[in-house]
Amino acid sequence: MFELQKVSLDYGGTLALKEMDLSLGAGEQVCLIGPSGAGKTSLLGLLNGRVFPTSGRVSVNGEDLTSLSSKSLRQVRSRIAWVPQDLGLVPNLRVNQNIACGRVAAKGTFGLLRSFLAMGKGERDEIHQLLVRMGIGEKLYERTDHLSGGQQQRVAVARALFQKPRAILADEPVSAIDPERAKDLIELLTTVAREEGLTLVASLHDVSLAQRYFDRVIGLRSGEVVFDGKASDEGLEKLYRLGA
Ligand SMILES: Nc1ncnc2c1ncn2[C@@H]1O[C@H](COP(=O)(O)OP(=O)(O)OP(=O)(O)O)[C@@H](O)[C@H]1O
Repeated sequence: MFELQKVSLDYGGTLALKEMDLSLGAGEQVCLIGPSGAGKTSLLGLLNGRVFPTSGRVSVNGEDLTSLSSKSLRQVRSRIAWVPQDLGLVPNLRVNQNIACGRVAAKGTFGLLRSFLAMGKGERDEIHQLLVRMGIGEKLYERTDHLSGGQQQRVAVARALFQKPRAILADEPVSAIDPERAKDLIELLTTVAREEGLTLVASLHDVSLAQRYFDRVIGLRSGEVVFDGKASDEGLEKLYRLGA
């Protein structure tokens, strides 16, 4: 689904990624792991066209992101959900409104406003079904900041699914939360991605979570791939014993 060919990313003097070649297949569950500054966020940003390579080619389902019109790029991005570290929920919106935000790229701002002001029955039922699936069906109209941290995680995953994505990208979604909730969120993300056949690419610092929940782990260091293999591979243990 995602293809990087000789991709470099230079932020005006800082070379974040160095001539990277990478292929991530449709439906793969991939964990990016590596120390701070290794290039994980930069790589995720390239995958959904938030940033563009300084050189090389990034393609999504065969489409070179750098050559797309802004409309086509919006279309490609509308099928790639993004779960940021802070979950990106608007605290004083209702749960149903936050989830509706998942379609902002597809609907545009006015379409989203219309949903906020007068949400149709079809949309409301769809959102409610997602919440039921997440185990919090009764929270449909609750203010989002009245929910527990774990419930908010579920809203963020529901918002991602409401986007009807083909891929979910998650940038260190668990770095600011306690280990139990971190495990729950990664379990939820990997489960829904498997059930829906979605590509999941998540960056993590915790190698044990990566090993437990992901099939493929990509280790980055200084903008380069230093490990790419199964979570069970000994090479991964070795890399982390050496303090990658
Ligand atoms: N907007 C930017 N401007 C300049 N340099 C940047 C920018 N974003 C990232 N960098 C640099 O690029 C390199 C890779 O950063 P990146 O954020 O991709 O790493 P990371 O692995 O996600 O780190 P962390 O785990 O701390 O989030 C770092 O050296 C960083 O300082």
